[in-house]
Amino acid sequence: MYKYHCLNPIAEVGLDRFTTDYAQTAKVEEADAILVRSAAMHDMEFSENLKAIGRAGAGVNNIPLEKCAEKGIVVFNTPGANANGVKELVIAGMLLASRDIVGGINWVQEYEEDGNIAKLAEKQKKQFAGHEIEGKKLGVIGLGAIGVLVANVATHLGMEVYGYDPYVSVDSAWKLSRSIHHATSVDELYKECDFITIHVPATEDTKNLIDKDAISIMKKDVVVMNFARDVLVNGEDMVDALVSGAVKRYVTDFPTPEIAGVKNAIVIPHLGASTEESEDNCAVMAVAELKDYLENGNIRNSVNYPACEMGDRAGNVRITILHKNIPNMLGQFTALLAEADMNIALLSNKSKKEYAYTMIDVETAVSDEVQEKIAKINGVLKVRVLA
Ligand SMILES: NC(=O)c1ccc[n+]([C@@H]2O[C@H](COP(=O)([O-])OP(=O)(O)OC[C@H]3O[C@@H](n4cnc5c(N)ncnc54)[C@H](O)[C@@H]3O)[C@@H](O)[C@H]2O)c1
Ligand SMILES: O=C(O)CC[C@@H](O)C(=O)O
Repeated sequence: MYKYHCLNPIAEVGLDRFTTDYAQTAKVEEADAILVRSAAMHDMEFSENLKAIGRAGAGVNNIPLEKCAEKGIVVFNTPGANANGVKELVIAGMLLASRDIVGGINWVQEYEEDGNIAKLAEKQKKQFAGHEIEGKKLGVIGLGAIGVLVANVATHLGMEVYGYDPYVSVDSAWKLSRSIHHATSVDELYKECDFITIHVPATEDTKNLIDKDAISIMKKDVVVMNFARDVLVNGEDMVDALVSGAVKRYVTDFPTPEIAGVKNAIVIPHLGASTEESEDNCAVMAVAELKDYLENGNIRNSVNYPACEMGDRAGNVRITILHKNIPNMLGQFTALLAEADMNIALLSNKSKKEYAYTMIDVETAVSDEVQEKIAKINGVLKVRVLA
C-alpha cells in the first residue's frame, strides 16, 4: 500500500486514478508521494519514506530540487498540461491592457441605480476608449509550452510576433508558426514591440530579467505582461516605470504588496492555470507519473533526475537506484549482483547533470542483504526493490 499526501487541493479526476493500492494520508511524514501545486516547500523537512513529489503544474520554484535530489526524492512536473489555460488569460490580459474594460465596468457599477445610465454611458464612454491589437507587435520571451501557444494565437489575431528563446527545444521550434520573427537578442525584441510577454521559468538566471535597464530600451507606452513568476520583473523598477509613464500597463498574474493598487497595473490573483480543464490535465498527468514511478520505477517528466523508462516489470524483480553521476557506479552494481550469483535480464542507466539513475531487472528475488550492500556504495542515494 502506497500513501500520498496533497499539500494543495488536487482535482478529483486525477486522484481517482489512484487504485486501491493507494491511500491518501493527512500525515505528510508517512507519505510515499506528495502532490503539490504552489505550496512553498523550501523549509519542509522530508521523511526517509518520501520517494517522489508530483507538481501538478509547470513552475517548480516552490520546491527545493537539489535538496530533494540529494535525498533520493524524484520531483515531477506536468509540462504543457496547463499551457492553454495560461495562453487564454494572456490574450485576455492583452485586451484588458488595450482598452479600459475594467474602468468601464467599474463605471457601470457606480451608476447602476441611475435611471439615466444608458444616456450617461454614451456621453462618458470616451474616457474608456482604447486601441486594437491587430497590427501591433508582440514580443514573446520564452518559447516553451505557453510561449508557443501565445505566439501562434497572436498571429491569428493579426499581430506581428517576435520570439526570443536561446534554448528553444526542437519540439517547440516545430510547433512555432513560420511567420514569427526570430529575435536573436532580447534587446531586439524590447526595441521593436508594443506588447511584451514573458514565459520563462524563475531561476537565479532569469530573476529581474525585466528591470530598469530592460525597460529603458523598450518603446514608450509598451505593455508588459507577466504570467510566469513575480521575481522575473523587478517590482520597484516596474512601479517607477508605471508612475513615470515609461510602461503604459503592466499585467501580472502575481499580486505583491508592491504592485497591487499601483495605477496602470492590472493585477490578477494567479489565475493562469485556474480552469477546470488545466487543473484536471495537471492532476491526471501528475498522478500517472507518480504511479509509474512508484510501481515500475519509470521516470518521465522529472525536473531533478533523468528520464528513464523500462516499461512494466513483466514478472521480473526490479532494482532501482538513484545515485550520483560519478565513475564506476554501474561497475560496482553489476559486480555486486554477479557476486550474489544473480542474472541481469535488463538494465538501463541515465544521467542528468550531477545525478543518475539505474534500473536493473533480475529474474530472482533480491535479498535484504544485497539491497543493503547496494545502498552502502558511496554515491548511492536511494535503492528500491520492486517485486
Ligand atoms: N500563471 C500561471 O498560472 C502559470 C501556469 C503555468 C506556468 N507558469 C509559469 O510559466 C513558466 C513557463 O511555463 P511553460 O509551461 O511555458 O514552461 P516551458 O518549460 O515549456 O518553457 C519555458 C521556456 O523558457 C525558455 N527559457 C529559459 N530561460 C530563458 C531565457 N533566459 N530567455 C528566454 N527563454 C528562456 C526555455 O528554453 C523554454 O523554452 C513556468 O516556469 C511557470 O513559472 C505560470
Ligand atoms: O497550480 C496553480 O494554480 C498555478 C500553477 C502555475 O503557476 C504553474 O507554474 O503551473
